[in-house]
Amino acid sequence: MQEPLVSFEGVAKRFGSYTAVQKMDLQIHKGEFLAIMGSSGCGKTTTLRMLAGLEAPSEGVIRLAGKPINDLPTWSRDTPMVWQSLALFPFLNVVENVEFALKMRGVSRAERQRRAEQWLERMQIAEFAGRNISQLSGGQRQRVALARSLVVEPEILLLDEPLSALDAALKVRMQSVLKNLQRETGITFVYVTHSQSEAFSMADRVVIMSRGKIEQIGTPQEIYRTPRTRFVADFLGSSNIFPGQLKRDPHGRPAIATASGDFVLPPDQHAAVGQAASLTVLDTRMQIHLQPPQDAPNTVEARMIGEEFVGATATIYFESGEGQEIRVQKSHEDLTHLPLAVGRSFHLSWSPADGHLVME
Ligand SMILES: Nc1ncnc2c1ncn2[C@@H]1O[C@H](COP(=O)(O)OP(=O)(O)OP(=O)(O)O)[C@@H](O)[C@H]1O
Repeated sequence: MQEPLVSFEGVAKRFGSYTAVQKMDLQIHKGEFLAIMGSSGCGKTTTLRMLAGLEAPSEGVIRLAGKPINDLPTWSRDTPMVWQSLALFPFLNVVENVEFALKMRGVSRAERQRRAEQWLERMQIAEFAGRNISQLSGGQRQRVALARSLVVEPEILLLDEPLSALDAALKVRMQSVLKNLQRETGITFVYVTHSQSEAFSMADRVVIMSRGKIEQIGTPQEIYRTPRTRFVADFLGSSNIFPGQLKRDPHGRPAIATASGDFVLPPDQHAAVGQAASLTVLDTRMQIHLQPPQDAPNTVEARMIGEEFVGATATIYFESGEGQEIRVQKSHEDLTHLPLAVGRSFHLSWSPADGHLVME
């Protein structure tokens, strides 16, 4: 396996007695799009700042292409790294903003112009080259900021919530701009965000942080399908979570006793009987029936309490007799045969193979 481009080895950051980042190990590979995701204050930006050399780790080593960089300022590193910032210079026009970093690096005027033009074209903002920054829309500014970062051809681009100021439609458009750009250039992107849709739609791998700690690292699909901890399952909000205690059912199959009933688990569970754990089931994996289904080992009777529509899918909310909320997501097509009505009782089921166990 190739040596990672970046590695955090037992890296922690404390501000006085407060631990912003707990001892973490993380490897970032050349050419990957890595998203660091978590709620406010979880330590995402501090992690990025340590990588950028803006903050020194209190403990551990950060390596870049194998070399420790803890005390090495950005400008004396061999691997060029750029912090993407939306703060454009208001006194320079678009092309001057893009050329600025090249000028600082002593690149000749002709070469500066050539490279700036190339990036303005690429970001589809060439027509605004002579405009003042104040005459641009949010999306156009974001493109200028990207061109300005990329014109120096960094090996790593660090982005901290770059889309947070944009409206929803523009955000989605910029996500595909960023993703395509990253793929085409092969530049390693380290992207901090609190938004699941941004992280999951663009990143090759996602790091989920909570209270200064890495909860899980994986591809979006891995994290979505097999959250490692209860925190991750809760945070993603796409799974129904049944806390309980592990047991064996009368047939000797691995099962879990929960407030909503006993449920059969996937067969490959080796966790000890008696242990506390939670069963998670993706809301897209649940079935809705009018009558108790035959031969379904996992069923819950629940009353419909509401519904929500997003595009072609609907999320139906239920509550079991024990007060557990259960969500089911289906396409409108799948629901046409069901007489859905708030207050009505249904039977919900899922296959044992669709259950996933997380330890507390
Ligand atoms: N210079 C500092 N001095 C003291 N505490 C700090 C400093 N910088 C960050 N912190 C604290 O460290 C914790 C992590 O901050 P960080 O900025 O990394 O969070 P974040 O996950 O990026 O959050 P947000 O999404 O709100 O930007 C926070 O509780 C913050 O208050």
